Amino acid sequence: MSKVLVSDPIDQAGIDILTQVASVDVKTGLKPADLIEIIGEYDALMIRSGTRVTQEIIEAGTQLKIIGRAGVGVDNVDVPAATRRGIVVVNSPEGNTIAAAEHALAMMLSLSRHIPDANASVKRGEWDRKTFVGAEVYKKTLGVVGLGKIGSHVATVARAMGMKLLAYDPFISTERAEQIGCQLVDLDLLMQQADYITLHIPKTPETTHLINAKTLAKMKPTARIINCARGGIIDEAALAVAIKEGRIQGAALDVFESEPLGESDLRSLGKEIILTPHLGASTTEAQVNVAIDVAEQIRDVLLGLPARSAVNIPGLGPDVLETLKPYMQLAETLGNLVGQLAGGRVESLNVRLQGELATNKSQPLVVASLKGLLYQALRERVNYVNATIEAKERGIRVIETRDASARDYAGSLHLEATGTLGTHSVTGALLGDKEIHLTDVDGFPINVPPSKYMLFTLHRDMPGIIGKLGSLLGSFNVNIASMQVGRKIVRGDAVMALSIDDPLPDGILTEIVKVPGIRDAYTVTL
Ligand SMILES: NC(=O)c1ccc[n+]([C@@H]2O[C@H](COP(=O)([O-])OP(=O)(O)OC[C@H]3O[C@@H](n4cnc5c(N)ncnc54)[C@H](O)[C@@H]3O)[C@@H](O)[C@H]2O)c1
Ligand SMILES: O=C(O)CC[C@@H](O)C(=O)O
Repeated sequence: MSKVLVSDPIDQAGIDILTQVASVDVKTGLKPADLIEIIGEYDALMIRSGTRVTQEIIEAGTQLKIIGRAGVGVDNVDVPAATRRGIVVVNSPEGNTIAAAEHALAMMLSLSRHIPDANASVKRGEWDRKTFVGAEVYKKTLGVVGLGKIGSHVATVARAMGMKLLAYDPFISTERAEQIGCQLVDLDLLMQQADYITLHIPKTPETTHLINAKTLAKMKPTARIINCARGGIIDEAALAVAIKEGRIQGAALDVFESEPLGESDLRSLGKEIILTPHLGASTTEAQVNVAIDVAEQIRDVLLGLPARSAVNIPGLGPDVLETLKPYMQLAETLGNLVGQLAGGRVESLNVRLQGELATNKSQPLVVASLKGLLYQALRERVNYVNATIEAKERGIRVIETRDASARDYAGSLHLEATGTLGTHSVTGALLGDKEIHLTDVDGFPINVPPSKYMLFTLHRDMPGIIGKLGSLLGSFNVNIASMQVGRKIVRGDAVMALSIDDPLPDGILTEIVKVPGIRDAYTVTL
């Protein structure tokens, strides 16, 4: 039975799903050294933001197949290190969207009305109504930095509260921004004009200290800034100075450069700053959502199924997965087959996506083809995660083409591998939406389902050749399950595809090519 380690507090709903397929250990608060010591026993690791999954931990996790982050940000996981090791990293991209957006809105209103300090004052026994005079957000301008899932929801609610909306997001279209009611502007203008600025971007090298002394200097002295995205997007030292010197009105932070927040000038500021301990996702609803979402993906991967929100498998989102799932096995089978036909070292693989597969969304089929191609060399060590890197490291050039006009089947896949021993091609499609059929080998039309053991011959189409091959196989005690000839013209070149019940005995291929008319023979195990 598989073993899963849960190293941060996760809702029980997630644990219940994991226990359907694995034995689950919940060990929270582990020190990195303790985690390194035990991680080698586990097939999966489930975390929130508390565990830092470093390269060292990943390397010690020799059995790890999947790391599940119950939340959005995977910046606490060394994703490149996991990818190199073929470990799937999954997250829950939407489970806590509403929770994080509502936290940002709560921060904005709390800042405006000094709610935390007013509350603390009443609890101290005071009744001070002068100190806590606030400001309305109605008709004020909100600048949203990052108009993705959380930013859009914040904008939608803020609009309903009567706020004017500016947004900065270089990766979204003006039309999309307008749909949400935002005017798309550059960061400078947003910093200068907004009364409230809220950050909803990932932390990347480009966004680290995006908000610094220089950008803070552009804000109105009455403006406030909110960060419920990631610590480090704001330069905390510069922010503390800007608030202390009254150059901006205030800030609300849920996330910090280093968590938990240690010694910091931010702590000494008064009612102009609100600090919460990374609570954006901390609602009962969000914790159930992310726990279920990620636990289901861990369960699926442990059962050998693809994950719907893998961050290191290109393009395998839930919508894409639904359509492509049946074709993934086809792509792997064809990759494995063409690799064996090509033999030797493959130098290039041309993947042609045909018919309804000729869309950008079919890119995962290229990865699946590579996984199949590399299977003979790497066996279980190759997967959807590392197939592209492994191919690149082996110098395999991958060419992806599309042909929407190919209409023999709803969708079909054509693979051509060129290697040190020559070029071979295979085409396949699905019959009845799920049964894999080979429809072409080396340009000769056939129609056979692949089987575990197969023999392909390239021969001259002439009387008696099938009989001779049958007798030869019989003399080696090889039982033929099915046989089909593909040819373009009568008595021209042809391909024979045979499904056989057992692996071919050693030495038989040299005998097969001695049969008059047979030029080449290839044995394949799928
Ligand atoms: N505080 C919490 O507990 C909490 C909870 C959930 C998410 N988050 C964080 O909130 C942030 C947003 O999450 P999301 O789900 O909305 O992500 P998302 O991917 O849906 O949206 C991010 C947006 O940022 C934009 N973006 C990327 N780089 C940018 C840049 N340099 N400048 C401007 N825009 C840029 C993208 O185009 C995208 O539209 C993430 O950092 C996530 O980790 C925090
Ligand atoms: O696990 C948490 O509570 C934080 C999650 C949040 O930061 C996220 O990126 O999803």
